[in-house]
This record gives sequence, C-alpha cells and structure tokens, in this order.
Amino acid sequence: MGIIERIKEIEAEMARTQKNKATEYHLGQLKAKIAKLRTQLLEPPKGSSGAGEGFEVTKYGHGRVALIGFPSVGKSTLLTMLTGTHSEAASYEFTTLTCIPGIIHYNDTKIQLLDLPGIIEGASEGKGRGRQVIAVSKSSDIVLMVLDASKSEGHRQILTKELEAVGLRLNKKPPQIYFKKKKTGGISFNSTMQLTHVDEKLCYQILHEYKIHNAEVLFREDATVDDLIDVIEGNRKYMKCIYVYNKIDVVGIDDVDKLARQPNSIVISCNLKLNLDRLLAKMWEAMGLVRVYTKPQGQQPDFGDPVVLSADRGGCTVEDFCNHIHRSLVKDVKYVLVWGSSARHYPQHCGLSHVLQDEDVVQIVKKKERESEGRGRFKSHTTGPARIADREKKAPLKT
Ligand SMILES: Nc1nc2c(ncn2[C@@H]2O[C@H](COP(=O)(O)OP(=O)(O)OP(=O)(O)O)[C@@H](O)[C@H]2O)c(=O)[nH]1
Ligand SMILES: [K+]
Ligand SMILES: [Mg+2]
Repeated sequence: MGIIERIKEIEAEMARTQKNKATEYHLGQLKAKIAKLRTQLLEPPKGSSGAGEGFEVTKYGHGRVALIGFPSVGKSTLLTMLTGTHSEAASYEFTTLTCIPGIIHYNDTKIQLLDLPGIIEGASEGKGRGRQVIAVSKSSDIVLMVLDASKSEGHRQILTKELEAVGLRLNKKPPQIYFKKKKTGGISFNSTMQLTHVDEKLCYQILHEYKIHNAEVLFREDATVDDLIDVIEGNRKYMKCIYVYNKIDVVGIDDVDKLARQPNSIVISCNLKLNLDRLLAKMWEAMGLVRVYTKPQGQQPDFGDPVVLSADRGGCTVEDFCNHIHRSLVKDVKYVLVWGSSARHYPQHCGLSHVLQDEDVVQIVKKKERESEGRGRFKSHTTGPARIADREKKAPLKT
C-alpha cells in the first residue's frame, strides 16, 4: 500500500471514531501516524534535487511573496498589475504552467512576487503541479492566497488544508512547548499551567509513536496534540498569509462587506483596479521589513538606499545591521548613534543588541574614532522618523 492510501485509511478510521475521553489517546496516536506519513511524503524522490524541480527561480530583492490559489482566480492578472511583468492570463484553467517572477517596488524596497500555476484539492499529495507550487510557497516569506470572491468560501478551507498537510502553518505562532530529546533519563513532562488538551499519558503515547523514550517536554501554554506533534516533527513553517478576494466587481455589496471583515483578508478587483494600493500596504505590513538608513559621519543619510532587515529572517539588532554592511564590521564598532522611533533620545547611544525599527537612521562610531557630531542634528523630539526622512530629502542639512 502506498503512503497516500495509508493516510486515507487512517483518516477514515479517525472519521469513524467518536471523539470522547476514552478515544482521546487513540485519536492522538492516529494523528501522529498521519503526521509521520506526511513527512515521508515530503521527502524528495530518490535521484531528484527537490520537490520544486522545474520551478526554481533565483531569490531577488528584500523579500519573496507567493501567489497561491485555485485556477483562474486572477493570480496572473494580479502579477501583471502589481509588477508590470507580463504573465499570461486567460479565461481557461491552468493558463500558467510554471513559476513567473515579477518585482514590486515599494517603500524603497524590492519585493519579489511569484505567480504560480493554480492548485487544486489533493495538491499536497501531488495532484497537478501541487508539490512544486507548495515547495515554492515554502521558500517565500509570506503567501497571498488569491480567492475568487464569487466562488464558495470552502475554497479557502480546502487550500488551507492542503498547505497544512505539507507543514505550512498560516497566521499562527509556533506552539510554546519546549522539547528536547535526550540520551537517557526517560521522559520528563512538565507544564507551567493547567492543561486541558494534553496530559502526561497522551504525551507519552505520542512520543512512543515516534520511538522517543528520553526527552524533556515543557508546556508553556495550553497547547493541543496537534501542536505537540508539530513541535516533535520540527519541520513546520510558520508564515503570514493574506486572503485576497479578487473579482469583487461581480459580487453584491453585502457579500463583499462580509469577506472584507474577515481577519487577514482584503477584497480587490483587478479589472476595476480596486483596492490594489491597500493590498500592497497590507502586504508590506505583513512582511515586517525594517528599513535602516545609514548616516556616514559628517554626511547626510542616504535616504534612497536603506539596509533592509527583518525580524523573522536574520533579526533587527544593531549587530544584524552591521553584519549586513560587512561581516567584519561588528568587531570595530564602539557604539552607534540612532535617530528614529526605536531611540529614546535624539540621537541615542546604542550597543550591538539594540533593536532597530523601520526608518531608523544609524551612524556607526568605530573604536578609536571620536564622535564628532550627533549633537544638534535630527534632535527634535516632536519629529517622527518618516517626517525626518521627508524633511531631509527636501532640505538636506549642510555638513
Ligand atoms: N470579473 C473579473 N475577472 C477577472 C478579474 N481578474 C482577473 N479576471 C479574469 O479571470 C480570468 C483568469 O485570470 P488569470 O489571471 O488567468 O487567473 P490565474 O489565477 O492566473 O489562472 P491559472 O493560471 O489558470 O491558474 C481571466 O479571464 C481574467 O481576465 C477581476 O477582477 N474581475
Ligand atoms: K486562467
Ligand atoms: Mg495564471
């Protein structure tokens, strides 16, 4: 029997099993069995380089966004509108057959947007180009799930299930469970609070299923069995997802209103160019990029060319900022001067661990270099960083 058939069989058994206290342990075990099989399914077939074969596109810019959706929801139309790169759009399904990259220029940053073939139910098991599409979406920083506003709401659930089946977790934080395998000592199970979903016995059974007999487990929140399995598997990817409802031009206003009120959702129309600006703003916000402007000593900051950091990838500390400029810079840094929303004073003297925020201005003061300025510039407490940037762009200070 193949892996997919075994998954189907266990799913059928779970559907047959009534959920109650007595079956809780058995159901937990079945969940772990499915998770193990799905992980096996994700392993690339022997002799291939990976599941994304034929779809490799070089990463470019400060972040990557994937367009995921059923066929003909308007993904290619949207890529063409947002990036100016043409991607064939047509009224028939599966118009797009590979990965088409485009670039969005936004807030002085470049974001790579990827158009992909439509996926369908069963994509996670390899239907259509599902596996390749999903591999590409895993390589991106956020996902735009494009949906047809005139079609069933069920599409969103189906796609979410497909993405979850391959280990993607949308708009969810990693579970607060500490888990560490050990060589000896048996299993130590602890929690910092009352647990309502998982008890010691259930945890033991799940670990047993994974043939783990020595480990430390600490629940820091009232997590579920699924959360525990996610932590043991350790290969989950936590990503932000924006639900983009396209084609609102063919839907009544009441339905549009309902869709627009859902969390992490936005309604648009490519045909009428409706709400595309707000989509970009939402996407930018979800990416959590932090632009930091470098100010060389005695010179104006370069406001056109920020160093772009991200809390999710690489971090946003002064040290991360220095590493971005040059690997060997950190050891020469005495301290830095920071202007902007992360600074309490204008400027603030900061060390390497200081966390920078979007639109901060940083001047590096190196060891054996004397600070000769910093006083009297950017000093207004009432001016926000964005406005500083604007002012500086319009009327650069003479230095
Ligand atoms: N009414 C309406 N139609 C749209 C809108 N956006 C796109 N379409 C149409 O929807 C059809 C499918 O658009 P595509 O951009 O090819 O969709 P896709 O998601 O890329 O499709 P596949 O590549 O086949 O998966 C085309 O006929 C578009 O003209 C919209 O905002 N409103
Ligand atoms: K199409
Ligand atoms: Mg397309």
